[in-house]
Amino acid sequence: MNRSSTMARVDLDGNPIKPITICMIGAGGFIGSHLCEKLMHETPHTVFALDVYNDKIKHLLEPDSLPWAGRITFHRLNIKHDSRLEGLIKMADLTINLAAICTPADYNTRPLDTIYSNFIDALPVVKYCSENNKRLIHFSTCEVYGKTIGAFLPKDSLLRKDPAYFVLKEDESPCIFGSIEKQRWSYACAKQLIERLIYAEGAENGLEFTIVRPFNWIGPRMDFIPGIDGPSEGVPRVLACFSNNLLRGEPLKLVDGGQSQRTFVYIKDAIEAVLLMIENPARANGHIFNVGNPNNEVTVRQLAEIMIQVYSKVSGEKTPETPTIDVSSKEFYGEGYDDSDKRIPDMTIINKQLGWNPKTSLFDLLESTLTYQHRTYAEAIKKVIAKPVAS
Ligand SMILES: NC(=O)c1ccc[n+]([C@@H]2O[C@H](COP(=O)([O-])OP(=O)(O)OC[C@H]3O[C@@H](n4cnc5c(N)ncnc54)[C@H](O)[C@@H]3O)[C@@H](O)[C@H]2O)c1
Ligand SMILES: O=c1ccn([C@@H]2O[C@H](COP(=O)(O)OP(=O)(O)O[C@H]3OC[C@](O)(CO)[C@H]3O)[C@@H](O)[C@H]2O)c(=O)[nH]1
Repeated sequence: MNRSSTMARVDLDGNPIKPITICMIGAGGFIGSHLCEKLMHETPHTVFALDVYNDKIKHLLEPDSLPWAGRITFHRLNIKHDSRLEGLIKMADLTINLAAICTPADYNTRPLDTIYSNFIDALPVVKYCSENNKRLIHFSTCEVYGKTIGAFLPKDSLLRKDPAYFVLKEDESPCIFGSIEKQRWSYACAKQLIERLIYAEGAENGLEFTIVRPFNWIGPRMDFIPGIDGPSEGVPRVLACFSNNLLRGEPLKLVDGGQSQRTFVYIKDAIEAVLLMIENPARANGHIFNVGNPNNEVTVRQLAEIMIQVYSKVSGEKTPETPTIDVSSKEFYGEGYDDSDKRIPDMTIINKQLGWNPKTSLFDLLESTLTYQHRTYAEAIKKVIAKPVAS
Protein backbone atom coordinates (compact mmCIF):
# COMPACT_ATOMS: atom_id res chain seq x y z
CA MET A 1 0.00 0.00 0.00
CA ASN A 2 1.18 3.51 -0.71
CA ARG A 3 0.46 5.04 2.69
CA SER A 4 1.76 8.47 1.68
CA SER A 5 -1.47 9.26 -0.13
CA THR A 6 -3.81 8.23 2.69
CA MET A 7 -2.21 9.36 5.95
CA ALA A 8 -1.32 12.85 7.22
CA ARG A 9 2.27 12.44 8.33
CA VAL A 10 3.71 14.39 11.27
CA ASP A 11 7.19 14.54 12.78
CA LEU A 12 8.10 13.72 16.41
CA ASP A 13 7.02 17.22 17.47
CA GLY A 14 3.64 16.98 15.77
CA ASN A 15 4.48 19.21 12.79
CA PRO A 16 3.32 18.13 9.32
CA ILE A 17 6.11 16.58 7.25
CA LYS A 18 6.65 18.36 3.93
CA PRO A 19 7.73 16.27 0.94
CA ILE A 20 11.44 16.75 0.21
CA THR A 21 13.91 15.72 -2.49
CA ILE A 22 16.77 13.47 -1.41
CA CYS A 23 20.02 12.94 -3.29
CA MET A 24 21.02 9.42 -2.18
CA ILE A 25 24.56 8.43 -3.12
CA GLY A 26 25.17 4.67 -2.99
CA ALA A 27 21.42 4.06 -3.32
CA GLY A 28 22.02 0.81 -5.21
CA GLY A 29 23.69 -0.94 -2.27
CA PHE A 30 22.34 -2.97 0.63
CA ILE A 31 21.28 -0.10 2.92
CA GLY A 32 20.37 2.19 0.00
CA SER A 33 17.99 -0.36 -1.50
CA HIS A 34 16.10 -0.75 1.79
CA LEU A 35 16.00 2.99 2.34
CA CYS A 36 14.67 3.63 -1.18
CA GLU A 37 12.03 0.95 -0.63
CA LYS A 38 10.92 2.54 2.66
CA LEU A 39 10.81 6.03 1.15
CA MET A 40 8.75 4.87 -1.83
CA HIS A 41 6.31 2.72 0.17
CA GLU A 42 5.72 4.99 3.15
CA THR A 43 6.58 8.60 2.36
CA PRO A 44 5.87 11.23 -0.29
CA HIS A 45 9.58 12.12 -0.72
CA THR A 46 11.42 12.17 -4.04
CA VAL A 47 14.75 10.34 -4.49
CA PHE A 48 17.60 10.88 -6.92
CA ALA A 49 19.24 7.46 -6.61
CA LEU A 50 22.95 7.68 -7.52
CA ASP A 51 25.14 4.60 -7.92
CA VAL A 52 27.29 2.66 -10.31
CA TYR A 53 24.85 -0.29 -10.06
CA ASN A 54 21.07 -0.56 -9.78
CA ASP A 55 20.37 -4.31 -9.59
CA LYS A 56 19.14 -4.10 -5.98
CA ILE A 57 16.66 -1.29 -6.74
CA LYS A 58 15.46 -2.45 -10.17
CA HIS A 59 12.13 -3.52 -8.63
CA LEU A 60 11.54 0.11 -7.59
CA LEU A 61 12.45 1.59 -10.98
CA GLU A 62 10.40 -0.62 -13.30
CA PRO A 63 7.72 -0.80 -14.63
CA ASP A 64 6.56 2.79 -15.15
CA SER A 65 3.16 1.90 -13.71
CA LEU A 66 4.51 1.62 -10.12
CA PRO A 67 2.57 3.88 -7.71
CA TRP A 68 5.73 5.91 -6.97
CA ALA A 69 6.81 6.30 -10.63
CA GLY A 70 8.37 9.72 -11.07
CA ARG A 71 9.40 9.96 -7.40
CA ILE A 72 12.56 7.89 -7.89
CA THR A 73 15.07 8.36 -10.69
CA PHE A 74 18.28 6.42 -11.12
CA HIS A 75 21.49 8.26 -12.09
CA ARG A 76 24.25 5.86 -13.04
CA LEU A 77 27.40 7.68 -11.98
CA ASN A 78 30.69 7.24 -10.20
CA ILE A 79 31.18 10.09 -7.73
CA LYS A 80 34.95 9.91 -8.28
CA HIS A 81 34.59 11.66 -11.61
CA ASP A 82 31.19 12.94 -12.61
CA SER A 83 30.34 16.59 -13.03
CA ARG A 84 26.62 15.88 -12.49
CA LEU A 85 27.17 15.37 -8.75
CA GLU A 86 27.11 19.02 -7.69
CA GLY A 87 23.99 19.77 -9.76
CA LEU A 88 22.10 16.86 -8.21
CA ILE A 89 23.10 17.92 -4.68
CA LYS A 90 21.99 21.49 -5.47
CA MET A 91 18.59 20.30 -6.74
CA ALA A 92 17.96 18.25 -3.57
CA ASP A 93 17.03 19.38 -0.05
CA LEU A 94 19.05 16.62 1.63
CA THR A 95 22.01 14.48 0.60
CA ILE A 96 22.55 11.01 2.07
CA ASN A 97 25.99 9.57 1.39
CA LEU A 98 26.22 5.77 1.59
CA ALA A 99 28.88 5.24 -1.09
CA ALA A 100 31.92 3.38 0.17
CA ILE A 101 34.12 0.34 -0.04
CA CYS A 102 32.96 -1.34 3.17
CA THR A 103 33.87 -5.04 3.11
CA PRO A 104 36.70 -5.96 5.52
CA ALA A 105 38.37 -8.25 2.94
CA ASP A 106 39.25 -5.07 1.00
CA TYR A 107 40.68 -3.00 3.86
CA ASN A 108 44.06 -4.75 4.12
CA THR A 109 44.28 -5.95 0.49
CA ARG A 110 43.16 -2.70 -1.25
CA PRO A 111 44.02 -0.06 1.37
CA LEU A 112 44.48 2.74 -1.16
CA ASP A 113 41.10 2.15 -2.81
CA THR A 114 39.59 1.90 0.68
CA ILE A 115 41.05 5.21 1.86
CA TYR A 116 40.17 7.00 -1.39
CA SER A 117 36.63 5.67 -1.34
CA ASN A 118 35.93 6.49 2.30
CA PHE A 119 37.74 9.82 2.55
CA ILE A 120 38.84 11.43 -0.73
CA ASP A 121 35.68 10.57 -2.69
CA ALA A 122 33.46 11.80 0.14
CA LEU A 123 35.19 15.21 0.28
CA PRO A 124 33.38 16.84 -2.69
CA VAL A 125 30.05 15.67 -1.28
CA VAL A 126 30.74 17.45 2.01
CA LYS A 127 32.05 20.52 0.19
CA TYR A 128 29.03 20.81 -2.15
CA CYS A 129 26.63 20.42 0.78
CA SER A 130 28.47 23.03 2.83
CA GLU A 131 28.82 25.56 -0.01
CA ASN A 132 25.19 25.20 -1.08
CA ASN A 133 23.71 25.12 2.46
CA LYS A 134 22.33 21.62 1.98
CA ARG A 135 21.74 19.17 4.77
CA LEU A 136 23.94 16.04 4.83
CA ILE A 137 23.38 12.63 6.41
CA HIS A 138 26.70 10.81 6.19
CA PHE A 139 27.17 7.08 6.77
CA SER A 140 30.19 6.35 8.92
CA THR A 141 30.67 3.11 10.87
CA CYS A 142 30.87 1.55 14.33
CA GLU A 143 34.42 0.62 13.29
CA VAL A 144 35.55 4.15 14.17
CA TYR A 145 35.60 2.92 17.78
CA GLY A 146 38.12 0.23 16.78
CA LYS A 147 38.92 -1.92 19.81
CA THR A 148 37.43 -1.57 23.29
CA ILE A 149 39.43 -0.26 26.24
CA GLY A 150 38.64 -3.60 27.92
CA ALA A 151 40.57 -5.46 25.20
CA PHE A 152 43.79 -4.13 26.73
CA LEU A 153 43.03 -5.35 30.26
CA PRO A 154 44.44 -8.67 31.52
CA LYS A 155 42.22 -11.58 30.39
CA ASP A 156 41.17 -12.36 33.98
CA SER A 157 40.51 -8.73 35.00
CA LEU A 158 37.07 -8.23 36.55
CA LEU A 159 36.98 -4.77 34.94
CA ARG A 160 36.33 -6.54 31.62
CA LYS A 161 32.78 -7.09 32.88
CA ASP A 162 32.28 -3.38 33.62
CA PRO A 163 30.31 -1.68 30.78
CA ALA A 164 32.51 1.41 31.24
CA TYR A 165 35.26 -0.64 29.55
CA PHE A 166 33.33 -1.82 26.51
CA VAL A 167 30.04 0.03 25.81
CA LEU A 168 30.66 2.43 22.91
CA LYS A 169 29.43 6.01 23.41
CA GLU A 170 29.37 8.56 20.60
CA ASP A 171 30.55 11.50 22.72
CA GLU A 172 32.96 9.72 25.10
CA SER A 173 34.57 6.58 23.74
CA PRO A 174 38.03 6.88 22.18
CA CYS A 175 38.91 5.53 18.72
CA ILE A 176 41.46 2.73 19.25
CA PHE A 177 43.09 1.34 16.12
CA GLY A 178 46.03 -1.02 15.57
CA SER A 179 49.44 -0.08 14.16
CA ILE A 180 49.84 1.22 10.58
CA GLU A 181 51.03 -2.22 9.36
CA LYS A 182 47.61 -3.51 10.41
CA GLN A 183 46.01 -2.12 7.28
CA ARG A 184 42.61 -3.37 8.43
CA TRP A 185 42.26 0.02 10.06
CA SER A 186 42.61 1.97 6.76
CA TYR A 187 38.79 2.01 6.50
CA ALA A 188 38.10 3.04 10.11
CA CYS A 189 40.75 5.73 9.95
CA ALA A 190 39.37 7.19 6.69
CA LYS A 191 35.85 7.14 8.14
CA GLN A 192 37.09 8.83 11.30
CA LEU A 193 38.78 11.62 9.35
CA ILE A 194 35.70 12.30 7.20
CA GLU A 195 33.62 12.41 10.41
CA ARG A 196 36.05 14.98 11.84
CA LEU A 197 35.89 17.02 8.63
CA ILE A 198 32.08 17.02 8.62
CA TYR A 199 32.01 17.95 12.30
CA ALA A 200 34.44 20.81 11.64
CA GLU A 201 32.32 22.02 8.66
CA GLY A 202 29.39 22.11 11.06
CA ALA A 203 31.33 24.02 13.71
CA GLU A 204 33.10 26.51 11.42
CA ASN A 205 30.77 26.89 8.43
CA GLY A 206 27.37 25.91 9.81
CA LEU A 207 26.93 22.69 7.77
CA GLU A 208 23.74 20.91 8.88
CA PHE A 209 24.84 17.32 9.30
CA THR A 210 23.99 13.99 10.88
CA ILE A 211 26.54 11.18 11.14
CA VAL A 212 25.29 7.57 11.32
CA ARG A 213 27.41 4.82 12.85
CA PRO A 214 25.80 1.51 11.83
CA PHE A 215 26.54 -1.49 14.05
CA ASN A 216 26.38 -4.56 11.77
CA TRP A 217 23.04 -4.07 10.00
CA ILE A 218 22.04 -7.32 8.32
CA GLY A 219 19.21 -8.64 6.20
CA PRO A 220 18.16 -9.56 2.65
CA ARG A 221 20.22 -8.18 -0.27
CA MET A 222 23.39 -7.81 1.83
CA ASP A 223 26.47 -8.12 -0.37
CA PHE A 224 26.56 -11.09 -2.76
CA ILE A 225 26.88 -14.84 -2.98
CA PRO A 226 30.28 -15.63 -4.54
CA GLY A 227 29.97 -17.23 -7.97
CA ILE A 228 26.25 -16.41 -8.22
CA ASP A 229 25.80 -12.65 -8.15
CA GLY A 230 29.38 -11.68 -7.32
CA PRO A 231 32.92 -12.82 -8.07
CA SER A 232 33.74 -16.47 -7.23
CA GLU A 233 36.83 -15.44 -5.28
CA GLY A 234 35.11 -12.45 -3.57
CA VAL A 235 34.82 -12.34 0.23
CA PRO A 236 31.65 -10.54 1.37
CA ARG A 237 30.71 -9.69 4.98
CA VAL A 238 30.01 -12.45 7.47
CA LEU A 239 26.26 -12.85 6.81
CA ALA A 240 26.87 -13.54 3.12
CA CYS A 241 29.97 -15.69 3.80
CA PHE A 242 28.02 -17.94 6.16
CA SER A 243 24.95 -17.95 3.86
CA ASN A 244 27.17 -19.06 0.99
CA ASN A 245 28.64 -21.89 3.10
CA LEU A 246 25.15 -23.02 4.17
CA LEU A 247 23.74 -22.91 0.63
CA ARG A 248 26.65 -25.03 -0.61
CA GLY A 249 26.56 -27.44 2.34
CA GLU A 250 30.11 -26.45 3.34
CA PRO A 251 31.47 -25.87 6.85
CA LEU A 252 31.27 -22.26 8.04
CA LYS A 253 34.75 -20.74 8.44
CA LEU A 254 35.47 -19.25 11.85
CA VAL A 255 38.23 -16.67 11.62
CA ASP A 256 40.67 -17.02 14.54
CA GLY A 257 38.19 -19.28 16.29
CA GLY A 258 35.17 -16.94 15.93
CA GLN A 259 35.84 -15.33 19.30
CA SER A 260 35.11 -11.71 18.24
CA GLN A 261 31.78 -10.37 19.37
CA ARG A 262 29.24 -8.37 17.38
CA THR A 263 25.75 -7.00 17.90
CA PHE A 264 23.52 -7.46 14.84
CA VAL A 265 20.51 -5.32 14.03
CA TYR A 266 17.80 -6.09 11.46
CA ILE A 267 18.02 -3.80 8.46
CA LYS A 268 14.30 -2.99 8.66
CA ASP A 269 14.64 -1.77 12.28
CA ALA A 270 17.69 0.32 11.38
CA ILE A 271 15.94 1.92 8.39
CA GLU A 272 13.23 3.17 10.79
CA ALA A 273 15.98 5.09 12.60
CA VAL A 274 17.24 6.64 9.36
CA LEU A 275 13.71 7.72 8.43
CA LEU A 276 13.39 9.44 11.81
CA MET A 277 16.63 11.31 11.11
CA ILE A 278 15.42 12.34 7.64
CA GLU A 279 12.08 13.64 8.91
CA ASN A 280 13.25 15.24 12.18
CA PRO A 281 16.12 17.52 11.15
CA ALA A 282 15.84 19.71 14.24
CA ARG A 283 16.43 16.65 16.44
CA ALA A 284 19.03 14.99 14.22
CA ASN A 285 21.23 17.86 13.03
CA GLY A 286 24.64 18.15 14.69
CA HIS A 287 24.42 14.63 16.11
CA ILE A 288 26.37 11.42 15.69
CA PHE A 289 24.13 8.38 16.18
CA ASN A 290 25.00 4.79 17.03
CA VAL A 291 22.42 2.61 15.30
CA GLY A 292 22.52 -0.98 16.52
CA ASN A 293 20.87 -3.56 18.74
CA PRO A 294 22.72 -4.01 22.07
CA ASN A 295 20.46 -6.98 22.92
CA ASN A 296 21.62 -9.05 19.94
CA GLU A 297 25.22 -9.70 21.01
CA VAL A 298 26.91 -12.98 20.04
CA THR A 299 30.38 -14.26 19.31
CA VAL A 300 30.93 -15.06 15.65
CA ARG A 301 31.00 -18.75 16.65
CA GLN A 302 27.54 -18.38 18.23
CA LEU A 303 26.30 -16.57 15.12
CA ALA A 304 27.47 -19.53 13.02
CA GLU A 305 25.72 -22.00 15.33
CA ILE A 306 22.42 -20.08 15.22
CA MET A 307 22.61 -19.68 11.43
CA ILE A 308 23.20 -23.43 11.00
CA GLN A 309 20.15 -24.19 13.16
CA VAL A 310 17.92 -21.60 11.45
CA TYR A 311 19.01 -22.57 7.93
CA SER A 312 18.18 -26.19 8.60
CA LYS A 313 14.71 -25.10 9.76
CA VAL A 314 13.94 -22.88 6.74
CA SER A 315 15.50 -25.14 4.07
CA GLY A 316 14.46 -28.52 5.48
CA GLU A 317 18.06 -29.72 4.95
CA LYS A 318 20.09 -31.66 7.49
CA THR A 319 22.94 -29.84 9.24
CA PRO A 320 26.35 -30.71 7.73
CA GLU A 321 28.50 -33.33 9.49
CA THR A 322 31.28 -30.79 9.97
CA PRO A 323 29.32 -27.59 10.61
CA THR A 324 32.29 -25.25 11.25
CA ILE A 325 36.05 -25.13 10.76
CA ASP A 326 38.62 -22.75 12.24
CA VAL A 327 40.81 -20.70 9.89
CA SER A 328 43.50 -18.17 10.72
CA SER A 329 42.84 -14.56 9.81
CA LYS A 330 46.06 -14.55 7.76
CA GLU A 331 44.77 -17.46 5.68
CA PHE A 332 41.28 -15.95 5.31
CA TYR A 333 41.97 -12.22 4.88
CA GLY A 334 45.76 -12.07 4.31
CA GLU A 335 48.51 -9.99 5.91
CA GLY A 336 47.50 -6.87 7.83
CA TYR A 337 44.11 -8.07 9.11
CA ASP A 338 43.11 -7.18 12.66
CA ASP A 339 39.72 -7.14 14.37
CA SER A 340 37.36 -5.27 16.68
CA ASP A 341 36.92 -7.42 19.79
CA LYS A 342 33.44 -6.33 20.85
CA ARG A 343 30.83 -3.80 19.69
CA ILE A 344 27.99 -2.81 21.99
CA PRO A 345 26.33 0.50 21.07
CA ASP A 346 25.25 2.91 23.76
CA MET A 347 21.71 3.96 22.84
CA THR A 348 21.31 7.04 25.05
CA ILE A 349 21.63 9.69 22.33
CA ILE A 350 19.40 8.08 19.70
CA ASN A 351 16.83 7.30 22.38
CA LYS A 352 16.79 10.85 23.69
CA GLN A 353 16.76 12.59 20.30
CA LEU A 354 14.60 10.24 18.22
CA GLY A 355 12.99 7.80 20.68
CA TRP A 356 14.22 4.92 18.50
CA ASN A 357 14.68 1.35 19.73
CA PRO A 358 15.42 -1.81 17.75
CA LYS A 359 12.73 -4.50 17.92
CA THR A 360 13.81 -7.69 16.17
CA SER A 361 15.63 -10.53 17.95
CA LEU A 362 18.64 -12.17 16.34
CA PHE A 363 16.74 -15.42 15.85
CA ASP A 364 13.80 -13.70 14.12
CA LEU A 365 15.99 -11.57 11.86
CA LEU A 366 18.03 -14.60 10.84
CA GLU A 367 14.88 -16.58 10.14
CA SER A 368 13.52 -13.99 7.72
CA THR A 369 16.94 -13.33 6.17
CA LEU A 370 17.84 -16.99 5.65
CA THR A 371 14.37 -17.68 4.24
CA TYR A 372 15.17 -14.96 1.67
CA GLN A 373 18.66 -16.36 0.99
CA HIS A 374 17.28 -19.88 0.47
CA ARG A 375 14.45 -18.66 -1.79
CA THR A 376 16.76 -16.43 -3.83
CA TYR A 377 19.86 -18.60 -4.24
CA ALA A 378 19.26 -22.32 -3.53
CA GLU A 379 18.29 -23.25 -7.10
CA ALA A 380 21.13 -21.26 -8.68
CA ILE A 381 23.66 -22.88 -6.33
CA LYS A 382 22.32 -26.37 -7.14
CA LYS A 383 22.82 -25.68 -10.87
CA VAL A 384 26.39 -24.44 -10.34
CA ILE A 385 27.25 -27.46 -8.17
CA ALA A 386 25.71 -29.88 -10.71
CA LYS A 387 27.76 -28.45 -13.63
CA PRO A 388 30.62 -30.82 -14.55
CA VAL A 389 34.04 -29.20 -14.04
CA ALA A 390 35.89 -28.77 -17.39
CA SER A 391 38.96 -31.05 -17.52
N1 LIG B 1 25.81 -2.56 6.42
C1 LIG B 1 26.37 -2.25 7.58
O1 LIG B 1 26.17 -2.92 8.57
C2 LIG B 1 27.28 -1.07 7.70
C3 LIG B 1 28.03 -0.97 8.89
C4 LIG B 1 28.87 0.12 9.05
C5 LIG B 1 28.91 1.11 8.10
N2 LIG B 1 28.17 1.01 6.98
C6 LIG B 1 28.28 2.10 6.00
O2 LIG B 1 27.03 2.30 5.36
C7 LIG B 1 27.23 2.63 3.97
C8 LIG B 1 26.43 1.69 3.09
O3 LIG B 1 26.78 0.36 3.38
P1 LIG B 1 26.13 -0.90 2.65
O4 LIG B 1 26.18 -2.00 3.62
O5 LIG B 1 24.85 -0.53 2.02
O6 LIG B 1 27.24 -1.17 1.52
P2 LIG B 1 27.07 -1.51 -0.03
O7 LIG B 1 28.42 -1.86 -0.54
O8 LIG B 1 25.98 -2.49 -0.22
O9 LIG B 1 26.60 -0.12 -0.65
C9 LIG B 1 27.47 0.90 -1.04
C10 LIG B 1 27.03 1.38 -2.42
O10 LIG B 1 27.85 2.49 -2.78
C11 LIG B 1 28.13 2.39 -4.16
N3 LIG B 1 29.35 3.14 -4.46
C12 LIG B 1 30.59 2.91 -3.95
N4 LIG B 1 31.46 3.76 -4.47
C13 LIG B 1 30.78 4.55 -5.34
C14 LIG B 1 31.15 5.60 -6.19
N5 LIG B 1 32.42 6.01 -6.29
N6 LIG B 1 30.20 6.21 -6.94
C15 LIG B 1 28.90 5.77 -6.87
N7 LIG B 1 28.50 4.76 -6.08
C16 LIG B 1 29.43 4.15 -5.33
C17 LIG B 1 28.29 0.90 -4.41
O11 LIG B 1 28.13 0.57 -5.78
C18 LIG B 1 27.22 0.32 -3.51
O12 LIG B 1 26.02 0.11 -4.21
C19 LIG B 1 28.74 2.59 3.76
O13 LIG B 1 29.24 3.90 3.86
C20 LIG B 1 29.27 1.75 4.90
O14 LIG B 1 30.59 2.11 5.25
C21 LIG B 1 27.37 -0.07 6.75
O1 LIG C 1 33.45 -16.27 6.85
C1 LIG C 1 33.68 -15.46 7.78
C2 LIG C 1 33.55 -14.06 7.66
C3 LIG C 1 33.80 -13.23 8.74
N1 LIG C 1 34.16 -13.75 9.93
C4 LIG C 1 34.37 -12.88 11.12
O2 LIG C 1 33.12 -12.30 11.44
C5 LIG C 1 33.27 -11.02 12.03
C6 LIG C 1 32.38 -10.02 11.32
O3 LIG C 1 32.79 -9.88 10.00
P1 LIG C 1 32.10 -8.89 8.94
O4 LIG C 1 30.65 -8.81 9.11
O5 LIG C 1 32.55 -9.33 7.61
O6 LIG C 1 32.74 -7.48 9.24
P2 LIG C 1 33.07 -6.61 10.54
O7 LIG C 1 31.97 -6.68 11.51
O8 LIG C 1 34.39 -7.01 11.06
O9 LIG C 1 33.21 -5.17 9.88
C7 LIG C 1 32.08 -4.50 9.34
O10 LIG C 1 31.45 -3.81 10.42
C8 LIG C 1 30.77 -2.73 9.92
C9 LIG C 1 31.40 -2.36 8.59
O11 LIG C 1 31.88 -1.04 8.73
C10 LIG C 1 30.50 -2.32 7.40
O12 LIG C 1 29.69 -3.44 7.34
C11 LIG C 1 32.42 -3.46 8.34
O13 LIG C 1 33.69 -2.93 8.44
C12 LIG C 1 34.76 -10.72 11.99
O14 LIG C 1 35.31 -11.05 13.24
C13 LIG C 1 35.29 -11.68 10.92
O15 LIG C 1 36.64 -12.04 11.18
C14 LIG C 1 34.27 -15.15 10.07
O16 LIG C 1 34.60 -15.66 11.16
N2 LIG C 1 34.02 -15.94 8.99
